[in-house]
Amino acid sequence: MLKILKYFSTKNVWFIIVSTAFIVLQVWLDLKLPDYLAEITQLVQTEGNSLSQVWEPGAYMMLCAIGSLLASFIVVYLVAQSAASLAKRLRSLLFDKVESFSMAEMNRFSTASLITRSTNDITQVQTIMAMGLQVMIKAPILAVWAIVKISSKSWQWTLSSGVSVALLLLMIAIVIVFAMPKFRAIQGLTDQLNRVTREGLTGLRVIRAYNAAKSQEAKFERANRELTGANLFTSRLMALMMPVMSLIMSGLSLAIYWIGAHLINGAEMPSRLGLFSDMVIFSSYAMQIVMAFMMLSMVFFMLPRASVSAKRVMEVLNTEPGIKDGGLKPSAGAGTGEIEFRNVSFKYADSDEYVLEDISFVAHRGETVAFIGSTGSGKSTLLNLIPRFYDATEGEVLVDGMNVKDYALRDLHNKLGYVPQKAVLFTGTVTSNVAYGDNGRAAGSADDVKKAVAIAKGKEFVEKLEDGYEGSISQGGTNLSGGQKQRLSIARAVYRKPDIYIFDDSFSALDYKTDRQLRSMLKQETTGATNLIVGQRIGTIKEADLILVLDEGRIVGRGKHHELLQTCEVYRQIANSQLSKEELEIG
Ligand SMILES: Nc1ncnc2c1ncn2[C@@H]1O[C@H](COP(=O)(O)OP(=O)(O)OP(=O)(O)O)[C@@H](O)[C@H]1O
Repeated sequence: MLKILKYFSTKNVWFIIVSTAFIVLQVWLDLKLPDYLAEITQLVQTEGNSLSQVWEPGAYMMLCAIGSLLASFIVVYLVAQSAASLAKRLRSLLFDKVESFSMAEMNRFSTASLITRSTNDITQVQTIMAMGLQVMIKAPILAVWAIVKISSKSWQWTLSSGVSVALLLLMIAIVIVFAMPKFRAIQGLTDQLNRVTREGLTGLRVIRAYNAAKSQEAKFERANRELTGANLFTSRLMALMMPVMSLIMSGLSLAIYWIGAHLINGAEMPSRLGLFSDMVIFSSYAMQIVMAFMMLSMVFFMLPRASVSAKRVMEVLNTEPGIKDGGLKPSAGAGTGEIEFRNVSFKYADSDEYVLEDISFVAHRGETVAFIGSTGSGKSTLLNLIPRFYDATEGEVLVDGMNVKDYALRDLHNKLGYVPQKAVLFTGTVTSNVAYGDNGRAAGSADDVKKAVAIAKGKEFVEKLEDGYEGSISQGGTNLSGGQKQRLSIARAVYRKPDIYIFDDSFSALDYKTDRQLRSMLKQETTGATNLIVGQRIGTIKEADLILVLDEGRIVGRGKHHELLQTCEVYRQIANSQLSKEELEIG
């Protein structure tokens, strides 16, 4: 928890220092009040005094109260400001960190948990800072100062206050012991609830079509019930604390007056008045001390949850991304668009089995290299190694003669136009989705966007949209068809004018005719660029300069279409299942 304090900015540290000064002032003013109260008690109890004499200490009391109020306002303002800035900073840092994560870290934390950590967990930290910080500074100062003030009075009174404080501390300890594990569970259960909610919302159509609403509801109910249970437990603990605290406070009041009554009863007449005013002062101070500890116990109650949250935030911030930026720029004069895999093998971090084994091939500048193979044969994984979504476990992936691990990631990505298997669109317009990101060159014009959309065969449908190229795209592109999304996703890559295109099964959402037209258009417009294409359809890949047939992570055939028909059994089987006899004979 304390480690998170290092994320306070210098300005906020100054705010906290100034707040501490105002807290000291506030405590001094609060502790001055009982002195005036004692003076007034003496004045009222002593015969012959007039009411006008009470005005002066009364006015001072008023001033102290107003001063304390003002100091309190300033402290609350400064501390709230600091807590909000800390939360803002943590959110930015967390966002940047998550952006730098490779797929391995994303899989490790899970999207749902990263969302909870960036929102709920940071709010917990902010709340404890806003409420807890001033109490944690104020309570010890108030307690120590008040104890010093009353320590010279009767030992019986001091003992009764000591016992109350000890009881409060015991209660705090019990709360921490019982509540801490629950708080840890609550954050985990919030992750779980987020996950189920996300799944329920994103999979709505499938859930409805499969009449799975009931089972999905049951999953949600379970997650909701578990979270509610854990929350109820901690709330009940909190509810129990309040009456116990009141009991301790009232008990202390009673003890002070009871002890006071005995002391006054046993004292000589002249010292009785002094004892009475001492009792009034002591009672006020004792209440201040108990109040200080009560405030502390409230903070201690919130602390375990905030501490769990802080740990979860720090865990993300302290995670080093598995993919390190190589930092090197590609050397001038190096080829543009050559890709080589040298004996590459790969396995996912959470698995012992290799998904790719001993993959070697070269895609020369301007060539089209295609990958085909059964589902799960490792085609997407192979392409993912080029932009370094994952790093090869063994062997080397080279782009323009340089290992991808050595590249400054920015320079590597500037060379690539990546089109994923499932089109990803962002909330915005057609233009903002096509002219997306930065490719290290000057931003293109509106005409470039139009040209890219035309190459990707999207012109017709985009121009039919109400606002054309400024037509809005909703989150995830849900207002477009699968094929339309895929065309915009391809247009985004074309707009970048990359040296290397990576199409991860990007044409399967298109009908055969569009698929063919799009590829021939791409070929014309992107001469000189290297194309890597994963395809399910023979028609998509048969014109490639080199086709690699993958089976269970290994290359089992390589060559051109007509060669593979002769030499590769796996390829022949795929072709047999897709092409007519005539097409096969023509090759
Ligand atoms: N993040 C991951 N963690 C662990 N294993 C994974 C992960 N992603 C994929 N795999 C496994 O790696 C293997 C290859 O997957 P990959 O997605 O590369 O296949 P593919 O040939 O592209 O399949 P498809 O044609 O169905 O897209 C599969 O067995 C899959 O279960």
